Parts: sequence; structure tokens; C-alpha cells
Amino acid sequence: MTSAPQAGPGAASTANTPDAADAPDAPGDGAATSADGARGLAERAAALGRELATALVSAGDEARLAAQLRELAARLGGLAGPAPADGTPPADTRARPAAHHGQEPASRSGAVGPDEDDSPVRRGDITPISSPRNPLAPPLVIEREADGSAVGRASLPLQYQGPPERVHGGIVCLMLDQVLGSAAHPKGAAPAYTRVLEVEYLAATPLDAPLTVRGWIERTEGRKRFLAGTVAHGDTITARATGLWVAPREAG
Ligand SMILES: CCCCCCCCCCCCCC(=O)SCCNC(=O)CCNC(=O)[C@H](O)C(C)(C)COP(=O)(O)OP(=O)(O)OC[C@H]1O[C@@H](n2cnc3c(N)ncnc32)[C@H](O)[C@@H]1OP(=O)(O)O
Repeated sequence: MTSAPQAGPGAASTANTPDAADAPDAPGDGAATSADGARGLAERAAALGRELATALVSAGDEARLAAQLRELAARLGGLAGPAPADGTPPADTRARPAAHHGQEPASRSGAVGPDEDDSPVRRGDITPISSPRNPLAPPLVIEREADGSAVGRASLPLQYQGPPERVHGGIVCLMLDQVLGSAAHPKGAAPAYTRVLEVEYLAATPLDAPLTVRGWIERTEGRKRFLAGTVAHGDTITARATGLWVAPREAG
């Protein structure tokens, strides 16, 4: 096990999404403004979802929370249109997740095309750990260092708890998968899948505390990229991982 590569703090660039996904959505100013507005809306809605999730799992005054939620629901009433009598979501909303099933690796986490309804909105990064627009994600903010390694930072609230006061081991593994996956994709590299991910849990990963997740390529053999990484709280490495990312044969 080698130590994580070091790089100057100013050298980082955002790597939550592949490079292609960071390109403007459309050349025209109007289209870009519309897409930016929709992205802001999605991210605000996701942030609200996170706040709600934290509130729902936190001990507190449940009656007050219920009253606040009633008030919020009343204020939002009508925004999403009338609810069906049986309470099921509209058919077009239910159909959307299925559209993700057939995505290729290149589009899985970022470089997605336009929505099926030709909306100018692009989904961008929708991964459940790092996407600002996915309320399931904390989100983990991932940056790429000048040396090609990836660094993710997050503080995980109570809804990510496993054992009391510790982050769930599956979430630790998810963070490593995402950050090592980012490091596995230097610019121009063929899309690759996680083939092996081995995690050692060395110490408690604390909730509500700044965590740093690092990932880097140890070596490359043809279509195989061998990765390593760590999760740390301050100077304490709470987990470390090794992994193998493999580009499908047909990717060349
Ligand atoms: C730019 C685009 C994307 C950007 C994304 C950025 C962020 C991304 C973040 C994403 C985060 C989310 C991430 C996710 O969620 S990724 C989703 C979870 N992972 C998957 O779905 C992958 C499922 N597996 C497969 O699809 C196939 O196995 C693939 C296509 C990967 C390879 O199938 P293929 O049939 O072609 O090959 P193979 O499987 O027989 O074997 C492959 C090679 O590996 C060697 N091998 C096997 N085991 C070991 C071992 N233990 N030590 C050493 N070597 C080992 C083995 O000998 C062979 O080598 P060789 O004999 O060929 O030399």
C-alpha cells in the first residue's frame, strides 16, 4: 500500500462528472440560462430533500416538525399539479427511472444526453453519493488533483448512520467506489466498470465530521486499472481500499 499522492490545493478541478458532462448544454445564451436555472431548481429541491431526511431521522419535537411540514406542503400545494386520486405518481414520472437502465458507462454518471422529452435540461451527475441534484447524495464533492488522483469531501448526517455514531459501512464503500471510479477515468480514458473493490474498515468513520476520500491509480495493464484509496477523518485513516476497474473488451 502506498500513500496517497499529494497535490497542491489550488490544483484541483471538479471531477464529480466526466469532462464531457461539464460542457455547456447548448451554444445559445438563452438555452444555457434555461439549463442553469433548471439545474439550480433541481439542486435546491435536492437540498430540501436532504434537510427533510435529516429532520426525519433526528430526534426532536415531532409535533412541531409535523406542523412545519403541513405548512410547507400547503405552500407547495399545486406546484406539482393535482395528485391522482389513488395517490400514485403521474405515469411520466414513474417512467423516468427506467430510462437509466440501459445507459452505457459513459453516460452512467454524467455524460448523459437530453431527456427523452427533448427538454434542454440534462441530468448531469445523478449518482447517489456525489450528485448535488440527487437528494440521496450528501453530496460528496469530488475534485481532481493535478496528479490525476481524486479527492472527495463530505460530512455525513444522521441518515447515513450504521452503528451508533458511525457512518454505515456500505456508505463508506460507496464513497470509495465513486472516488476511485473518478480517479480511474483520466481525461480520454475509455469508460471502465468496477470489477473488484476490497475495503478494509480500520476505525470508526464518524458522522457529522469532515471526511476526506482519496483515490488514485496504482498501475494500468491494458484495459485494467488498479486503484487504491482511503477514507480519513483528520489524520485518522478509517478505511482503505484497493480495486480493479476494467474497460469492456469492445471499448478497445
Ligand atoms: C468517462 C466516462 C465515465 C466517467 C465516470 C466517472 C465517475 C465514475 C464513478 C463510478 C462509480 C460507480 C462504479 C460502479 O457502480 S460500476 C458498476 C458495478 N460494476 C459492474 O457493473 C461491472 C460488472 N462486470 C462487468 O461488466 C464485467 O466484468 C467487465 C465488463 C468489467 C469485464 O468483463 P470481461 O468479460 O471483459 O472481463 P472479466 O470480468 O472476465 O475479467 C477482466 C479482467 O480482470 C481480471 N481480474 C478479475 N478479477 C481479478 C482480480 N481479483 N485481480 C486481478 N485481476 C482480476 C481478469 O483476469 C481479466 O483479466 P484478463 O484475463 O483479461 O487479462
